[in-house]
Amino acid sequence: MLEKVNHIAIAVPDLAAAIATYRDTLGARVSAPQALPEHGVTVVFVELANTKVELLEPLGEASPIAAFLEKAPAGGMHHICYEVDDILAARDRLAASGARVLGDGNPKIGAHGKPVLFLHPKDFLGTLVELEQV
Ligand SMILES: CC[C@@H](C(=O)O)C(=O)SCCNC(=O)CCNC(=O)[C@H](O)C(C)(C)COP(=O)(O)OP(=O)(O)OC[C@H]1O[C@@H](n2cnc3c(N)ncnc32)[C@H](O)[C@@H]1OP(=O)(O)O
Ligand SMILES: [Co+2]
Repeated sequence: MLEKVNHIAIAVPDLAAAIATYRDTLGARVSAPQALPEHGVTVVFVELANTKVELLEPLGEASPIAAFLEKAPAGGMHHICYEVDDILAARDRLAASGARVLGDGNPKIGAHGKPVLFLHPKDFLGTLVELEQV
């Protein structure tokens, strides 16, 4: 079911500072910020040879990463995104196995314009898992 790692996400309190860290201190290529109100985040992607790092800053009052940053004010690893070729088949298989698919269970369009879903961290070794159909 799982194909490549599409991205590893880091939640940050200050996206501009995080961009400077990756661009200037680490010499990485960083995309322009994308505000995604339907996800409650503003994101950039650090482009790497074999995957991407997604830097996420809260956007709006109901951001799903606000509680995470309350517990980790300096930021931290937030989720890992795996690519799947059929997100509905993956969802149905996972739900049938008892895994909790977050939200209303229907994919939303993510930062890459592709359908994404999230799986509860408590079902996956304390790690929030995102699936993206490619
Ligand atoms: C940019 C768009 C898209 C993309 O295209 O890439 C994105 O990546 S959007 C990213 C932001 N969106 C999401 O994260 C959506 C899915 N997340 C959620 O539904 C919630 O954040 C959550 C995972 C259900 C947690 O909700 P929260 O309100 O924080 O609940 P709790 O605080 O009660 O947490 C329950 C439990 O889970 C632990 N937890 C929370 N977040 C994480 C995490 N990122 N990684 C690991 N564990 C996490 C939290 O500590 C609680 O544990 P206990 O305290 O032990 O109960
Ligand atoms: Co993501």
